[in-house]
Amino acid sequence: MEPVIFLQNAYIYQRDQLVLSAVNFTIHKGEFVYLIGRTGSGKSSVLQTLYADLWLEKGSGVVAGYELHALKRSQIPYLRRNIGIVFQDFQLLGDRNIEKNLIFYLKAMGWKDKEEMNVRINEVLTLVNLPHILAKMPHQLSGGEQQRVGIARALLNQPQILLADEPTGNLDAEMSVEILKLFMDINEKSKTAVLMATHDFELIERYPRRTLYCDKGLVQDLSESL
Ligand SMILES: Nc1ncnc2c1ncn2[C@@H]1O[C@H](COP(=O)(O)OP(=O)(O)OP(=O)(O)O)[C@@H](O)[C@H]1O
Repeated sequence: MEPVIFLQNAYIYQRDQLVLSAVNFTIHKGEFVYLIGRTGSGKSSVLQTLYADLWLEKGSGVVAGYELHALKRSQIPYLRRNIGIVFQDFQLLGDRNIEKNLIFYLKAMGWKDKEEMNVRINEVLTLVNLPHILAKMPHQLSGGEQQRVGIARALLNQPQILLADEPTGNLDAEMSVEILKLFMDINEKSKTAVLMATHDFELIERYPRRTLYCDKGLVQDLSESL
């Protein structure tokens, strides 16, 4: 199986502060993996490194074919076109409706043809079970619906992997389960890999999958220690 993420002896820093040392893990195409750990343990920092918001200053890494240790600033948009990023706070543009939100992202990724954009927007909204909300403003949607749009947006460019940073962090328990099931459904149907950071240990116990654990400055693959 081909790796979509590969980190080898990676040292992850926030400014001058070393957050995680000697990180090693590989995620293959189509895998579903949790990234867990307490608040401040470094989950977001791992994801930020993978989408090149933080430079990988020591060690090596490859994401969707791009070498993080040799990445040029000009390559960052191209790397991000191959990954989908989902945030805890949804990060929809509040001043425009859902259709315009999605068009904005497609244009930013280089899409031009209006008809192709419409087709893709309808496809991703169907994938997240929200086919009739094009004209709605973000504030007219529930938190769970806004996160579904966030996932639809992340899927627009058919990424090899979804990186999700506490995607259920702003949702109640019931909605969290729905969103998790949606990630699992997308993962199974479209074989998009998923790396989901969470500190919701209850959710992980109910729906166990391969788990990477950030603790005391290290990342441990819990499935290897079983
Ligand atoms: N922008 C920043 N500048 C400086 N230090 C930061 C920054 N962001 C995070 N840190 C520090 O890096 C460490 C790891 O934080 P990180 O956000 O990666 O953890 P986390 O596990 O994702 O926590 P949370 O669940 O609260 O988001 C913490 O000590 C934090 O204070």
